Amino acid sequence: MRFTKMQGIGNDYVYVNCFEETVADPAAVARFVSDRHFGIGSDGLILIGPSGTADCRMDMYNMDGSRGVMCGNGVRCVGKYAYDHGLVPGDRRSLTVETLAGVKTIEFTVEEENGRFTARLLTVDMGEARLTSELPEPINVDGRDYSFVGISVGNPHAVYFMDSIDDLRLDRIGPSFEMHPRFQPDRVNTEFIQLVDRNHIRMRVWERGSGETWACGTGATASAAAAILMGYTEDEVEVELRGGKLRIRLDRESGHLFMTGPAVEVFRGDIDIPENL
Ligand SMILES: N[C@@H](CCC[C@H](N)C(=O)O)C(=O)O
Repeated sequence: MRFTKMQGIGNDYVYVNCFEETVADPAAVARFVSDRHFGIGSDGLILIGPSGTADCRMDMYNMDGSRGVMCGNGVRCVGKYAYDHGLVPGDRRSLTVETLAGVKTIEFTVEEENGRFTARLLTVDMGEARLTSELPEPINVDGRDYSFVGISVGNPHAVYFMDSIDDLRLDRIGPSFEMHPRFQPDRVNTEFIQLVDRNHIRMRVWERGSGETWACGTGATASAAAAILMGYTEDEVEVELRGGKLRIRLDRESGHLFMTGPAVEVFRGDIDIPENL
């Protein structure tokens, strides 16, 4: 199987061009390639394929093989892949990607690098955020009281505001939120947010199906939406994650959130997929 390893501020996936390749059992392949010791090493698997309604389609799988409905960092990388690999004409500065959360439009800048044109900074129309909890909602996790804001941007998020994220034991509290009865059967992605000022938040994330990742685009969007809803920030927020920064902007007229950030191709390769995964 030929693949391309890409990352969006450290949220890394194995991308397969399904215009050319067929992946018979994506959930099993996701578990296999994601393994950082016995596979390629990634937060999951993303398939890029033909679409009847958009320039291409994204199908994403978490590290544990579960299906993701939407992936913010992933969709930026799909946009970059589609442009850089000629899936759309070179004069385009926007394209569309079909996801399980609807068709996403991406606008991007293009730069010349080593004699080739490449998509650089990508802005995704993430659509509207939907509140899925009280504002905020109390919850007891592992015997401690928290309050969270539940937001869906296609996939489910629980956003928790706290004084400092520096000493957070995400490996302990992350799984407890993910598996809490309140969030079953779908589980949840949990964002731990430190407010810095009215245009700046810091975030760590525990993703359902993948654990701690260095960034989460849908998580950053949901967190900015929660911060704006709570009146903590202005409508444009810089989100600082472990792997870098994303800019999230709420357009009041449309109610849509726009996420801007980079996408990077790291390397390409091929890997034999065992028959009995
Ligand atoms: N890292 C992603 C989100 C991936 C999916 C998530 N774990 C889920 O199952 O909902 C992002 O950048 O948004």
